[in-house]
Amino acid sequence: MTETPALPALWPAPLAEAAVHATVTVPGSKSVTNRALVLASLAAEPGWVRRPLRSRDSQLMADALRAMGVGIEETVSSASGGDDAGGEAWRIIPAALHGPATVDVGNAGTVMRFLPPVATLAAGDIRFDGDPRSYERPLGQVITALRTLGARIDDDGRGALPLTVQGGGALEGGVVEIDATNSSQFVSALLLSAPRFNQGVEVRHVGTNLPSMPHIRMTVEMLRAAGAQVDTPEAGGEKDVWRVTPGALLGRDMIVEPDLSNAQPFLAAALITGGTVTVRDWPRRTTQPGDALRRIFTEMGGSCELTDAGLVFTGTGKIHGIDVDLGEVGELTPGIAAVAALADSESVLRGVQHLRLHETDRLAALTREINALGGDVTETADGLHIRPRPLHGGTFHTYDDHRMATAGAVIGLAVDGVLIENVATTAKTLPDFPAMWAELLAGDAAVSGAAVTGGSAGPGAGAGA
Ligand SMILES: O=C(O)C1=C[C@@H](OP(=O)(O)O)[C@@H](O)[C@H](O)C1
Ligand SMILES: C=C(OP(=O)(O)O)C(=O)O
Repeated sequence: MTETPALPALWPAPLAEAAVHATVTVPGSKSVTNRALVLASLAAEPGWVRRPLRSRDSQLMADALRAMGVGIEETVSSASGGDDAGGEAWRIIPAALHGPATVDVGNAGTVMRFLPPVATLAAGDIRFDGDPRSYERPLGQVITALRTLGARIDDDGRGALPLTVQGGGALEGGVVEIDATNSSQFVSALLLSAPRFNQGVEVRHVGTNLPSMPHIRMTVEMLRAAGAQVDTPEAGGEKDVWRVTPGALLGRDMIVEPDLSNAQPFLAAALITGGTVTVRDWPRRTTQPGDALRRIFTEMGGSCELTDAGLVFTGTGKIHGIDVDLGEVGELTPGIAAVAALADSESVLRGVQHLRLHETDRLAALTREINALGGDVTETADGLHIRPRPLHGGTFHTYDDHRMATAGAVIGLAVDGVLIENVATTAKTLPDFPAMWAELLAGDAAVSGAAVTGGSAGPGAGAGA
């Protein structure tokens, strides 16, 4: 990470005076990095996580795994295996997991959901605590499921943090029903640790709705890349049922893809200003939900081409409204809402009722903040109805939500005088955002997050030897 100068409490979002033209290097994916760290920590041998995201969420994940005994050495490596994989690399050295330990989850969904199952494999007590918002984000389905699978957990009965997993050094595992309507992370959490459960796991989702399917596919593909056997509905299995067979995980060499959801504001800048932004190393095949931006932002008025240089995205400055179900790609909603507020027609964003349980209630926050700038947004039962209006400057509150901050910056491209309150909250997944955004607007041809990226990657992470 570069040294970031102190950021003002109210950060003036730069107005775009001209069309932006830039090539952007986006740091690694949060979702891939945090899965890779868990899988490598549970492996039977050391492995590598290359080009990891270095941000608050990934640092919390690494620190938590270290607290349970895992060795994580942060190194800068030379290229390995002839695929230009040099750069920052974390060497993961698995160990017998143990307590007592305390895990700070911050407000990271991946840490608060993925690690309690890991903690059941530790010998000793692992206490989980986090930011005030972590006490409100749902976890009850994971707690109950782990108890069904044999775990002992002390909590206050609210189905949320804080809690203590009384790790027994092993977990029986088996069949469990879970309602993952509120978060796909409940399913991913149980699957990721399951190769280490005595009986593996069969997870049966029994709810009406299951959001963020690409993130479950990411979990499955990364498990398989680490040597696990996983049966899925897509592979001819029963609907909403996943099965993981017990077995050793391999120490792999995983290359983290750029975070396509964090590429969103930069693509939006091209769309809004009628410029061209190339996002380097856009994977040709990926499970990241951000890949859907190629389709969504094209429908909203841009055009794109996947080239050897990356994704080349061009806007005309004309933005169209959209009627779209974002249930599979919920984390893109704040950025799409920001663009929709500047469009030439109305938008309806559907299928994202679970966003009320994210970093903040994103449906309420987007409605309040866009309307405070003169917009006309209403909440629906499952999303937002956005009627574009001429907007004016003012304070855009972020509620400790990184994607609220980047959404406000996107609006600020076209609206003079937008002040983002606590832009530093972008450190959750993109600590370099304010500097990258300033570079983009200063007309720099090459905009880069501090993390080194480049080279090819597979379904989320490339797996080598
Ligand atoms: O598994 C993951 O890495 C994620 C899953 C999604 O969570 P939900 O299913 O709770 O939306 C997504 O929104 C979040 O940013 C990351
Ligand atoms: C919902 C998000 O994060 P989390 O991993 O904390 O759930 C997000 O990044 O948009």
